[in-house]
Amino acid sequence: MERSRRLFETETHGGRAAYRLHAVTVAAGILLVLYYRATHVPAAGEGRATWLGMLAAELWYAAYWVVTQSVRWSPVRRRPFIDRLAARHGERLPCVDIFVCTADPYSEPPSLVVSTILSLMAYNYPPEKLSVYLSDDGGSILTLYGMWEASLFAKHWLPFCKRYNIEPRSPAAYFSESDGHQELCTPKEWSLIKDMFDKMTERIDTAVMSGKVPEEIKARHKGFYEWNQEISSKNHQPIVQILIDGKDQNAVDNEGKVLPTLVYMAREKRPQHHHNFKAGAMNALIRVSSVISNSPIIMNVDCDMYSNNNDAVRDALCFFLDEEMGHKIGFVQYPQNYNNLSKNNIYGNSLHVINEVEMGGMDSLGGPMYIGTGCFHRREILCGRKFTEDYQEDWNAGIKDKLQESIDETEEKAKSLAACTYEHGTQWGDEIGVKYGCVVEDVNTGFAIHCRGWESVYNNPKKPAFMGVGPTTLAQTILQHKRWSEGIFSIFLSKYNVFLFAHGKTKLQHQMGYHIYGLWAPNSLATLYYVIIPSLALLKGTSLFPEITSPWIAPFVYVFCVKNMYSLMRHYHLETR
Ligand SMILES: O=c1ccn([C@@H]2O[C@H](COP(=O)(O)OP(=O)(O)O[C@H]3O[C@H](CO)[C@@H](O)[C@H](O)[C@H]3O)[C@@H](O)[C@H]2O)c(=O)[nH]1
Ligand SMILES: [Mn+2]
Repeated sequence: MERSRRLFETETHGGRAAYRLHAVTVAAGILLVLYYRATHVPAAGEGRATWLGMLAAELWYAAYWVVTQSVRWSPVRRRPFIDRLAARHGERLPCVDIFVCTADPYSEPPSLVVSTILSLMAYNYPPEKLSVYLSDDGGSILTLYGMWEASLFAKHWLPFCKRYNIEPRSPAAYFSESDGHQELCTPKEWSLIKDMFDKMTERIDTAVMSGKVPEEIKARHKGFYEWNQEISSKNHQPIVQILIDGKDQNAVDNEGKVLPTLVYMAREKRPQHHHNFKAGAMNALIRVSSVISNSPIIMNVDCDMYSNNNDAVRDALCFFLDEEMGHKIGFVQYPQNYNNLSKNNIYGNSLHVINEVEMGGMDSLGGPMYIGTGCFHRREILCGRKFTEDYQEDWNAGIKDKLQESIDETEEKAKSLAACTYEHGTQWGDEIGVKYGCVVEDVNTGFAIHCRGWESVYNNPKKPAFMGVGPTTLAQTILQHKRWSEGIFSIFLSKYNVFLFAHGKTKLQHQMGYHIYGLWAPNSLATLYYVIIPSLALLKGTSLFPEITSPWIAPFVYVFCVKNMYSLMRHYHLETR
């Protein structure tokens, strides 16, 4: 009986019939608008070109609206059951490698990275099966210093988290949310750990401010001697430091329990070699981790995204280990949530529409996109494997033989894999690993995975699994949107154009879902035309819309009001959820 119960459930949203009815009437309205536009073209010389421009803009909107319906037609929501996972697998769970990327100790301060790292190390998961890797594209001794401090503080922080089952497990987030959990433990114990954390943060911030690590600390770890006068962030040898070796019997916390493996990596950077940004870092991490832990599951987050739910790893495994569907699932994506936005954020940076509407819709069509953070992949699919029905994952992979080799040997091997020239003449960045040459490398990579036959799953639990730092100012918002629109539009124009490349490989509706974003950038042309031209025409005394007394005004008003009212209602519903 127990075996036949699924590890996750797929629910459809309520109110689908109402939505579809509304969509059908809007479609009718759009058709009437187009019909009016096409049958009332003015004579040549009386503003025909302007009129046809309006027709073109409206045709574009109509097509774009149809594209957006793909994800709105039958969205789903997934619900994993970790109790069933526990009943069936106990602690016999696969090893998981966690990749964190950071790029600059000044814009992404090491003290922030440290809290993220600690939150990930503190997952409710067998620590001997967890390995956390930090890629530092800033190649900074300050970030290594932060990591070294984290490896020491973890010995106190992890037992504290587990003993009192606290949440969130990012110490920065935890201490800023709670001003004394005396009901959990004695005030003395609480203050002690808080004090320890504050002092560590202060030491790290002081080091960052002064730009160097104190000599007496340098003497305590060999890793610091990798840095000398000549090293800069753009020109340095590969650095790999295993700060906590999970295979080492002595790597235990202050209660004697095993600690997760913790690794610092700064891949080699040379001015004459292109580094391919985050995608390059991810690929180096895939290789470096393969000689250290080689876990079959890889999770990745940006350094500003801490874990907010200590069961997120187990939740994700409910999908991969599900007996009916699991073998088809290539990756499990969580939404990108931010903890620094207020309710009054006027730029829509909370990504409500993407997170709550569109990703769930993509999930019903073949799976959400890979958005670069908060995602769990099978290692094999990141390395290019095609989906086949008979593929059997080796869930025991990754547990390395304890006596195999020394830490130094492993580090040397790992360094050679993080060298600039390693990828020359290989398929890395193309068929293997995260794709290069695109600003939104993640979307392109996820798309290739879908084309290789895999599905993905979107898990959006009520309690967010990850919390990051979102843009708050207009300048930051514009920069991010420009990057996303430009990046995705460039995929549209490239040989990976979703309609062409995925033709026959994925469902048409799924391809349409991708185009919601692929067409963001050209949408602006129709919008500019539509907001500027009719106003200019009014100055000249001609109206580009029907008279208010004409029956033809009805479809225009209907489409405008109903579509926007529906969006407002959805928004209100989400805000008050
Ligand atoms: O050369 C680089 C550049 C960036 N990063 C890291 O990549 C992450 C994302 O970069 P960021 O500048 O913060 O971009 P965002 O716009 O915040 O990123 C969003 O959009 C990106 C492109 O789609 C995704 O990769 C990210 O995961 C997603 O959070 C950060 O952790 C960086 O440290 C590197 O490791 N190396
Ligand atoms: Mn970011």
